Parts: sequence; structure tokens; C-alpha cells
Amino acid sequence: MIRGAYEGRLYPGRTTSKLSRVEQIQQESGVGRNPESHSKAPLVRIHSECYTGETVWSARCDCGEQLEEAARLMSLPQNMATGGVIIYLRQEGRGIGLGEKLKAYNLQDLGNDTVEANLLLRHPADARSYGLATAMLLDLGLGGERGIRLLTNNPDKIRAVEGPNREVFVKERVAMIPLAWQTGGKRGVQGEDVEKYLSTKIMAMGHMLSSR
Ligand SMILES: Nc1nc2c(ncn2[C@@H]2O[C@H](COP(=O)(O)OP(=O)(O)OP(=O)(O)O)[C@@H](O)[C@H]2O)c(=O)[nH]1
Repeated sequence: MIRGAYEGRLYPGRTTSKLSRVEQIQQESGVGRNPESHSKAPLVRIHSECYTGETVWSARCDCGEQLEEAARLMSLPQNMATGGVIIYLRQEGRGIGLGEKLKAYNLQDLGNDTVEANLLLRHPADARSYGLATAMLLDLGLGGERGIRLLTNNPDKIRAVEGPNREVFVKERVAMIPLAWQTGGKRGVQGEDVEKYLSTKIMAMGHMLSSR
């Protein structure tokens, strides 16, 4: 544990938390010896809590698969040299909390979209903030020119994470394409609810995803 952040070392098929074993594997694979590893921008996922999507696998959103996909991408051999950072923010329901999100789901069942439902409950469409994420990235030494590769489709998140004085530099935005779209429906969350949710994110929230 360092400064409240858990430094994990991901690699495919990892079965132990023992650092010595991880270092042995890194030595065998040559990871860490690459001089690029200190200059390349690491992958970063800033993820907002979603109990329904991540814990009970609700098919209304793609949050659970996004969290898993972020970790999978970070564990790919080409990304192992830089490692990756997942910042998990306790901003359930885009910041309105689980109880209010469940009320919003009831309103969505009555025909409203995810933005309209929040507004009907007198919440902003998105009540989150990212100052804490910016501070954590700085604390992890990820400010400045080296930059990060941010896994997101959300333009507001990019601007917010960079901070008012661009303390953190988003060098590259890495798209999070829904798995069902990538695999022609073989994997990933599927159904009318998640498709409607994704299309509202594109149309009403400006998410950078091309509709199918
Ligand atoms: N209020 C509300 N929150 C939701 C709903 N569906 C998911 N969420 C919350 O939305 C947050 C995730 O937001 P997303 O818009 O999927 O993702 P994002 O983080 O803004 O953007 P990406 O980085 O592209 O994934 C989590 O806190 C979820 O709990 C919903 O219908 N209503």
C-alpha cells in the first residue's frame, strides 16, 4: 500500500499477489528492461461506481464490462511495460447515489431516457467531479508532459481530468467500444436497455462512439 493507492501488477493468468513472483515473471519476459517503459504514457481508466452493472451484472449499462475490459487492456503484453492505473471513484449513478439511480431506472421504465430521468428527479444529468482523480494521478507521478492514455468515450471526463491548468496531459484518448459491438453480439452486455442507454450517451451526452 502506498499513499492509499494499491499498486497491482497485472499479467494474463495471474494467480498470486506475491510481488516476488510477479518480478520473476517480469524478468523472464523482459518487461521493465525496455527503456520505452519510462517514457510511454500509461493507460488510465477513471471509473465511476456502478453497483448494478459491476456487482449484479444488470444489463442496463456497460459499466461492468468496461471495468473488466480496462484491466484486460492493461494486462496486454504491449501495455505491461508502462502498467496501468484504474481510479475507482465512489460516484454511484453519475454521482446521485444508488437509491436515486434506482428511482431513475423506474422513470426509464416509464419511457424516459437516462438524462431525462435524472432531470425529472431534480438532479443534474451528470453530478460527478474528477478533481480527486486529477490529484491522484499527480500523486502517482503522472502529471506533466509524459501524459496518459485515457480509456473513455466521455469528452467531459477528458476535460475535467486534465484539470483547470492542464496539470495532467491526456496524450491519447482510447475508445471503449462496447464488447457486443466489437464481437457482433458474441460477447458483452446486450439488449434493448443497454442499446438505448448507449444511444442516449451518444446523442445527449456527446460520447465519442459511432452508433451501430
Ligand atoms: N443516474 C444514472 N446513472 C447511471 C445510469 N447507468 C449507469 N449509471 C452510472 O453512470 C456511471 C458510469 O457512467 P458512464 O457514462 O457509463 O461512463 P463514463 O464514465 O461517463 O464514460 P466512459 O469513460 O466512456 O465509460 C456510473 O456511476 C453508473 O452507476 C443511469 O441510467 N442513470
